[in-house]
Amino acid sequence: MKTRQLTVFRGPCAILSDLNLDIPHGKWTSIIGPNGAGKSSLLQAMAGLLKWDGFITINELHVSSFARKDLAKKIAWLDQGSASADELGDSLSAYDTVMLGRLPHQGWLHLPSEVDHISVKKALQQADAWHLRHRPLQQLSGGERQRVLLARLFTVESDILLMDEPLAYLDPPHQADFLQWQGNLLSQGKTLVTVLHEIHLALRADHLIMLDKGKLHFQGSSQDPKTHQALIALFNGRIRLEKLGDDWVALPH
Ligand SMILES: Nc1ncnc2c1ncn2[C@@H]1O[C@H](COP(=O)(O)OP(=O)(O)OP(=O)(O)O)[C@@H](O)[C@H]1O
Repeated sequence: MKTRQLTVFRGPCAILSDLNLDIPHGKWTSIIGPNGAGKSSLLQAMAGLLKWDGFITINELHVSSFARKDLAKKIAWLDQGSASADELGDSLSAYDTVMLGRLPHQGWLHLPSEVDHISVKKALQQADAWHLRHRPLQQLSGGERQRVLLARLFTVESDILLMDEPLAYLDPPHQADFLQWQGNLLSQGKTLVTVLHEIHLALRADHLIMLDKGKLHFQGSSQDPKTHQALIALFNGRIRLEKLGDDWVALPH
């Protein structure tokens, strides 16, 4: 996925401008930056949920050349804070919530097929949420709901997964599970894009995009020392990076 001269609008205001981003195919890219930098707005624009100008391409094809339904199958999106939102009503069960992820695969007014049911079961099991399937979404804890919404994301079976703060509400074991899910998805050739505030986890991604005040600050490999320097500068020298085993950790400075 690429953007060229991308400007993103909220109402009349340009929130992001002149973004030329290269999101490597089949890799994990993390978007990081201070509060209000425009990370969620970027993800929403890529998901087709905000007005934008410029170019967004997938495999060199402009996104506007895709039929709406094809694009819905190609890109799945997890909203920031959706675990706390009241968007889906009181009574929808976890199972039916996840089934919504299958809509791009279903015909108008068609009942879910056997394939849809198999996909929902697999996604709920993968997200460790199968035991929650009969519970209304509203009655689940934040972390339980987040796992159901991650299952909904998985069940779209899209090539590109856009995730805004996917670790929100997840306890450490489920954060570790999340890393394993990322590995599984990458081994299937998926392109993953996450907005993360947890810098040590963002550094597990292959590629980092840093935003600041609606502009690109830096993009590069997460292992590259230049990327690390840019990251420290992004947070005004208020973090330092240390290697712990194979991983990098960010400490307040
Ligand atoms: N609904 C809205 N209407 C107008 N401006 C908005 C709206 N939502 C966000 N903004 C503004 O757009 C800018 C980018 O917001 P965005 O949510 O994309 O930032 P972010 O980097 O994801 O921030 P955070 O880390 O705090 O989640 C901010 O200045 C924010 O105040």
